[in-house]
Amino acid sequence: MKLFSKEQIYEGDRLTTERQNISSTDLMERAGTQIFNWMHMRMQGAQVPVHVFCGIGNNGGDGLVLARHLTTHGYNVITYVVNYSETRSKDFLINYDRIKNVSKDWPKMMTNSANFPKIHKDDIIVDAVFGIGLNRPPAEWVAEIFQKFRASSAFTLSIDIPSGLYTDKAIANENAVVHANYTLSFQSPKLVFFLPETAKFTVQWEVLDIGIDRDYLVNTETEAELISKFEILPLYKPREKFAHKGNFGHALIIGGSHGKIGAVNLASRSCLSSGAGLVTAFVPECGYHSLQASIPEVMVLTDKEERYISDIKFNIEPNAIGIGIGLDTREETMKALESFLEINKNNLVVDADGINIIARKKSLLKLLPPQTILTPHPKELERLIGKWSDDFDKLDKVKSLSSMYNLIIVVKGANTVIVYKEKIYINTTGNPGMATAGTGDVLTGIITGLIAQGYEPLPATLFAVYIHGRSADIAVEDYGYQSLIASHIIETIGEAYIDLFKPPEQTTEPAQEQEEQQ
Ligand SMILES: NC(=O)C1=CN([C@@H]2O[C@H](COP(=O)(O)OP(=O)(O)OC[C@H]3O[C@@H](n4cnc5c(N)ncnc54)[C@H](OP(=O)(O)O)[C@@H]3O)[C@@H](O)[C@H]2O)[C@@H](O)CC1
Ligand SMILES: Nc1ncnc2c1ncn2[C@@H]1O[C@H](COP(=O)(O)OP(=O)(O)O)[C@@H](O)[C@H]1O
Ligand SMILES: [K+]
Repeated sequence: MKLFSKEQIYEGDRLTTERQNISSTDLMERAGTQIFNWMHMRMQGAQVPVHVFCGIGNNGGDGLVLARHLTTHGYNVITYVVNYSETRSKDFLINYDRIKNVSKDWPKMMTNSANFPKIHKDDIIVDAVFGIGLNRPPAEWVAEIFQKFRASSAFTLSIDIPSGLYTDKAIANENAVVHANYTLSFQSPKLVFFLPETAKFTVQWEVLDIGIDRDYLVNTETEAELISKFEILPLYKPREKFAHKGNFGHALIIGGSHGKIGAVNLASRSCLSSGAGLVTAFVPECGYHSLQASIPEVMVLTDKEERYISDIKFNIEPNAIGIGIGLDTREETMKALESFLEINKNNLVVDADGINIIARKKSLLKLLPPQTILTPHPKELERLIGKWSDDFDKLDKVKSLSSMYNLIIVVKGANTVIVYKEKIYINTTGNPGMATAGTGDVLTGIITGLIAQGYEPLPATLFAVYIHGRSADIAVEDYGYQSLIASHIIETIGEAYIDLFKPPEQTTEPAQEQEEQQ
């Protein structure tokens, strides 16, 4: 799913009115009516007090449309105007007039936080204060209103975006943002719903279709894309009846040091389970027996050193190499990696200590083949790009590193973000059960396995990150968040593949919905 920028949303809005020959007021009517339908379907006329807080722009206008429909349908509605500016939008004013015609109580004007109403915890708050038009920090008294929303513990439904969040930059003050239980977003979810610093402001989100021009939606390229089954399924490469193992490539996993052979075990097993035809592991001598005994399907080559890797030499011709897991960063191993990179022409996936070594010696970056994949977790990323001031700064730094060296960078986390040059892809699978040792090694194995069997580096990365998270989502149903371990994720890779072909579960709603978080 494309994540449109603020400018693209405004443009889509404008084009829609032009091409469908409707006014912006009509479009606002659609938006507010969609919100009303969503609430009406769930509330079925229940007389729970609904407090609709409207700003003075178009987000506030949406709130007024909603409040009008709720009123005419007999709901218990109290409407407020958070009067943070005298410059009201045209469609706000039109809807302000319209609501006056259906309600004997005019919206209550708020110019400070002192006259904040009593809100019971079982009431509902609708937040239509700021939408995507926020361009500077809200006034102190408006922030106080947001804090009072939170203190009430009432269910808070934000329209389009939790008020106080910007679409394209970091927030300055967490207290000046609405904490939404649910956000109903128009056209597309907003990028900030997925970034670590701002995802917490909405527990769940859903997209409402307000009939924006289809051609515009289909033909507009976005900088960010959300990756779910719909995007992944077309990347899948089916197997031919007469296929043999030689068709699916030979993957090489290089890593391990004394006490960290398990990392290579995990990566090699996941590499096999992702579908690579042959897998060889290259480890220090001490890893030989344990690997041979525990994974009979994997071939093992060893370094001349017992406890660490000192010289990466092999007599096979792999189609892809995953390197760095459990590797150690001692001088000898650093040198071995450098010598290997100087002669290597193979597709590479670099993880863990492989990244740490490159971060220490940045000149190695230019030895990486085009479209090498780096899979840093947050600490490794910091070593690579330095500290960042916020999520947007982090993405900018990752984009420039990716463009400068032609790298695919997997920024691992709750919503793993894959960056290739100027484009970013946000994964939707995975769960907090994955915050456990070795899950990253499993990902490295899957990416390497996919490239070995013929996937191009970028599709391989997207596919792998999706399947990795999906496997964990399947496994967590049996193990729960606490006892899920990396090996369980490998065991369910097969189910994750099969799941790609299952029809989506029937929901009563056509809209896209975020998986409920624990
Ligand atoms: N196609 C779609 O998606 C559709 C979108 N629709 C809806 O429109 C919403 C966007 O509306 P919007 O552009 O009027 O902006 P909104 O967020 O209401 O802000 C209002 C104004 O406040 C101002 N301002 C900014 N920051 C401020 C601050 N800190 N303190 C004080 N003032 C501040 C700033 O004006 P300025 O003062 O800078 O001139 C800004 O323009 C969108 O989220 C969705 O709900 C639907 O109706 C139809 C289809
Ligand atoms: N809360 C979370 N939600 C979803 N995925 C997570 C979460 N925490 C970690 N992960 C995923 O688990 C993996 C952890 O990788 P990493 O930190 O490298 O582990 P290790 O180094 O132990 O192998 C990454 O793919 C990351 O995206
Ligand atoms: K809002």
